[in-house]
Amino acid sequence: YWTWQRHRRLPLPPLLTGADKLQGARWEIYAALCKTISPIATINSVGVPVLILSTVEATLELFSKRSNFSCRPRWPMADLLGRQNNVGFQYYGERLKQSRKILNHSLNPSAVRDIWAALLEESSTGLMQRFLKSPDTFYHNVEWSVDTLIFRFTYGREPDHEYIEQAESAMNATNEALQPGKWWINTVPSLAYIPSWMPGAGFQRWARSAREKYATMIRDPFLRVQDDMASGDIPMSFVNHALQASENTSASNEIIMSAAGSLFSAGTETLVASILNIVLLLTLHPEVQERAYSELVAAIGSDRLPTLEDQMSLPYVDLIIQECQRISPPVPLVGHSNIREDTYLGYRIPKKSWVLANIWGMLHDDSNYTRPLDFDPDRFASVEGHQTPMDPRNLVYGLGRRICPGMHFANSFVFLVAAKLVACFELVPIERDGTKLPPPLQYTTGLICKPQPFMCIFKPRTHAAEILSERDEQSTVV
Ligand code: HEM
Repeated sequence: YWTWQRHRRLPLPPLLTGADKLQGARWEIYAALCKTISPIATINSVGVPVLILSTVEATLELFSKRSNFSCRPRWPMADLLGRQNNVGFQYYGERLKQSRKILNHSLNPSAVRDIWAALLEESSTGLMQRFLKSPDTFYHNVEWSVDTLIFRFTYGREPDHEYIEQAESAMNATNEALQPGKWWINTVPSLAYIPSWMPGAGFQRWARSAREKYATMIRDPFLRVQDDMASGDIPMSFVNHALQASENTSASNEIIMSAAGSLFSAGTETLVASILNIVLLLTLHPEVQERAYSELVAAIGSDRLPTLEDQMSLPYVDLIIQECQRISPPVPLVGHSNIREDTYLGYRIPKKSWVLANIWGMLHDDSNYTRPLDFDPDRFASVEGHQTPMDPRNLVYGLGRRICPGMHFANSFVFLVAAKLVACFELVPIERDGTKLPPPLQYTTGLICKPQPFMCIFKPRTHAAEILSERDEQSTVV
C-alpha cells in the first residue's frame, strides 16, 4: 500500500505527441519522436497505458534485470481464441516456465548442433534447389521451405496442404483479434462473460469457431506422433524428443502439445522475413556479394556447398547477416507487460502496462550505429582501437525471460541459407529496356516486418547445378 501511495505521486513517462503528423512505420515514428524526449515514453495513456522503450539500457534494465516485465500484454479477444496456450501469448507463471524448459531442452545450442544440423543442412540445400528450378517463384519458395522446415522439426514429417491452410487461417484470426479498436471486448474485458446466444455477442460465436479450429490444428499432428511412437521407430522431432524426456502424464503431454503448436506461428514468418531480407539486400549490393563469394572460394573452394562447420571460416558472411538483421529486424516492436506496478527513471509504470521495446529504433540509433540507414556490413568488423557496435542478434530475438527459444535454430538456418546463396547464385536486379531496376526497400508494417513482394534474378554460378545435384544424391534425412 505504501509503495503504491509513493508511486501515485510519480508521473507517467512523458507523452509522445505529434505521431499523426509523421510518415513511416510506427517504429520509425516512435524512434524519431523518442530521440528528444526520454528513453521511456507513453504512447497512449487512455485505458491500458502503452509505453515505449527506445534505448538498449532501458530495455536491458526492465526486460532482463527485472522479472516483473516478463508477462505479455493482455488481449481478451486473443484469449477467447484459446491463444493463451500458445507460448508466445502466455502470461508469466508456472505453465510458461515449464513450456520454456521443454522448448530449451530441444532448442539449446548443443541440441541444434547434435540433433537438428542434418535437417537444417538438408532444408537449406532444398531451398537452393528450388531457387535453381523455379527462380521466378523465389518468394513463395522461401515460405514453402520454411513452413516445411518448422513442421518437420516439430512433428518429423512434411506438412499436408490442409495443415498449412489451417495454420494460415489461425494466424489470420489472431491478426484480426489483435486489431486495435475492432473488438469491444479488448477495451471492456468483462464482455468475455456474456453468453454467446445474447444479441451483440457475435464476437463470442466467431471466437468459438476459431478456437475449435485452432485446438484441432494443434491436437491432430501431436496425437499422430504419439501414436507412431507407440507403434515403432519414427523420425526425430521436437514432440518425439520432448515426449521421451517427459513424465508422460496427461498434464505434461498437454504442455508439450501446446508448446509444439506454438512453433509454427512463432518460427515461420520471422524466419521467412530474415531470409527474404537477405535476398533483397544482397540484390541491392553486388559488391558485397562478390566479396562474400571470394571469401567463400578462398576458404572452401567452389566444388562443394558450405556447411555449419564452415561458419568460423566465413566471417564476412557473418557480418552480412548482422547488417541484414540490423537494417530490418523481423519483430521491430517487442511487447512485454509488467505484473506489478513499477518505476523507472522517476516515472510510474502502472501494472499490466504494455511495454514495447523499439528494437528497430535501437538498431538505427546513430549514437551506436553511424549512418544507420546505410547498408554497411563492415561496421561490425573488429578494428583495433575501435569498439564494434552491438551484434543485432542480441536484440532481434528479444530479451530476458521471454527471449526467443528458437534463436540458435534460426541463427544456424539463416547462416546456411546466406552462405549457400552466396555459393550458388549471383542475385541481380531485373532489367527493362536495358536499364537495371533495383527492387525498392519496402517492408510490411504489421507485427512482423518483411520485404514486400519484389523481383530479382537468381543467376546460377558456374558450379551451382553440379554442387546442388551432387548434394541431392547424398542428402541426409533426420
Ligand atoms: C530469425 C528468426 C526469428 C526471430 C527474429 C525471432 C524473434 C522472436 C522475438 C522477438 C520473440 C519475442 C521475444 C521477447 O518477447 O522478448 C520471439 C519469441 C518466440 N520465438 Fe522466435 N524468432 C525467430 C525464429 C524462431 C524459431 C525458428 C522458433 C521455433 C523453432 C521460434 C520460437 C519462438 C517462441 C516459442 C517464442 C515465444 C517465447 C515466449 O513468449 O516466451 N522463433 N521470437
